[in-house]
Amino acid sequence: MTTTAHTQQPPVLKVGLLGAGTVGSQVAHVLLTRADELALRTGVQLQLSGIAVRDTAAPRDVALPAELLTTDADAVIDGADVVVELTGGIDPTRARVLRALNAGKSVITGNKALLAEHGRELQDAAAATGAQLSYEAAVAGAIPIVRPMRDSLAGDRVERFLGIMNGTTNFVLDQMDTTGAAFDAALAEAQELGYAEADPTADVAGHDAAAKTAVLASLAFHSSYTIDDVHCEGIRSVTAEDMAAAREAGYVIKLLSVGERCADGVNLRVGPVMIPREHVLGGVRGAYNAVFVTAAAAGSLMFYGQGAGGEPTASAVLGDLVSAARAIALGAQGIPLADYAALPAVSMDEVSTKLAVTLAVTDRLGVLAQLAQVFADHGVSISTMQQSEDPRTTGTSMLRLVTHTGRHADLMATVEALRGLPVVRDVVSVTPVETGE
Ligand SMILES: NC(=O)C1=CN([C@@H]2O[C@H](COP(=O)(O)OP(=O)(O)OC[C@H]3O[C@@H](n4cnc5c(N)ncnc54)[C@H](O)[C@@H]3O)[C@@H](O)[C@H]2O)C=CC1
Ligand SMILES: N[C@@H](CC=O)C(=O)O
Ligand code: NA
Repeated sequence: MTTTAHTQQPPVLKVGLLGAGTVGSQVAHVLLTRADELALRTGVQLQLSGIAVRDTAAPRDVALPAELLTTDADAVIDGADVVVELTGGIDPTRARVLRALNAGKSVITGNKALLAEHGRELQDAAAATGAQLSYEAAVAGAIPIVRPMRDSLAGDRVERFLGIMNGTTNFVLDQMDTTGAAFDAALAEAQELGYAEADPTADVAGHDAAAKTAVLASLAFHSSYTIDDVHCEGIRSVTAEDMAAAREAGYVIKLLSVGERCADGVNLRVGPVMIPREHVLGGVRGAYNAVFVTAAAAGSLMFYGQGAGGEPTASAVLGDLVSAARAIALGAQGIPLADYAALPAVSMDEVSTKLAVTLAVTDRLGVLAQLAQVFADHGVSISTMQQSEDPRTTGTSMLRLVTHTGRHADLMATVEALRGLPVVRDVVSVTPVETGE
């Protein structure tokens, strides 16, 4: 940081920006148009000193000064006091973030994919030089959840979080649910609106939500998790029929992220689940996100807001930047990750879940007794059952069963045994049910 000759001028903090896409261009816009206002808040003049992009001539949402644009990311890092990383991806981003942190330069990033794979390495690099590593934008976009989890709840014991933490998939599922839109059309719209990752497979397959789950769980449970610790399923298998059946039963299907303490550690999972429509998470629409946290003393807390998109995400990035600038001005060091608890991530098998299972079965006498026997053999009980004609084939019935809560491994073994029965023509869908209690 450089102090200007005139003592009345605030010291200048040079900000190097990596990436000027959906989010980066909005961050640049604020830095270029509201720097004086931010100086009044931080006591530091934030000066955009360089912007690294892949193609300096590419069209952008926001006009950026040509003299700041370069393809030389290392030069931007070396010429800055603090670095904002909004390129995404693992390589070469990891090396660039390390270059900054190793030089003692604080880094603000929205890159959950990087954090969920190399978070520990980056945290160590930051701790070694006292730099700050800030990533509010990496989990649930604009919603303040990283800092509340790290700071506000630091004196409590987080038991569980349930979150809708991917805007793209929530948008797609919501469109399918409310307008009957086709999956691919809804996804294309989410991409158009700037919600999706550069490769939207990361959203659809649940990887983006899984990365966020690992990042948030590391803070919630004072342990270091990677994306490999998260059991992950995407939304590709969710059909219009599943949505309609859920609606009929008073539920809605959402891609849910769960982090919860269990007997031998913590279970982390992401997948499509049925949530009661009246639950607060059931009412989260469009690209909005929400995180429902349960802590021992605080009880239930709800965090809600825009989980994706250029401007909302830029808000979280700028919040981190202002905070980093204040800390730098005060000579403060970064806050290291407290992962002393080292709680292991346990597999799905021992977790208590509840399943909604749709079966296409031969429509004849004695079928229900056969199914009931399979459930009994596995010690799994049925909570509700509905039967209707299978519109696809004559002589076949559709059975929609909801189990009581049971050990996940037992529930899945029951489904496999049902699949093996000659009277079961098809296991149409298997969706966990989350009551949110
Ligand atoms: N779009 C969103 O709603 C949100 C995005 N994020 C995260 O923010 C980051 C940026 O996301 P978007 O702005 O949506 O991405 P984007 O794809 O719109 O923009 C990426 C920018 O980085 C540049 N870039 C990519 N690779 C580069 C390289 N190797 N060298 C130099 N420049 C390179 C591109 O030219 C482009 O300017 C990602 O990590 C993403 O996961 C986080 C929260 C929400
Ligand atoms: N692709 C992500 C962007 C924000 O993290 C999402 O859809 O949530
Ligand atoms: Na956030």
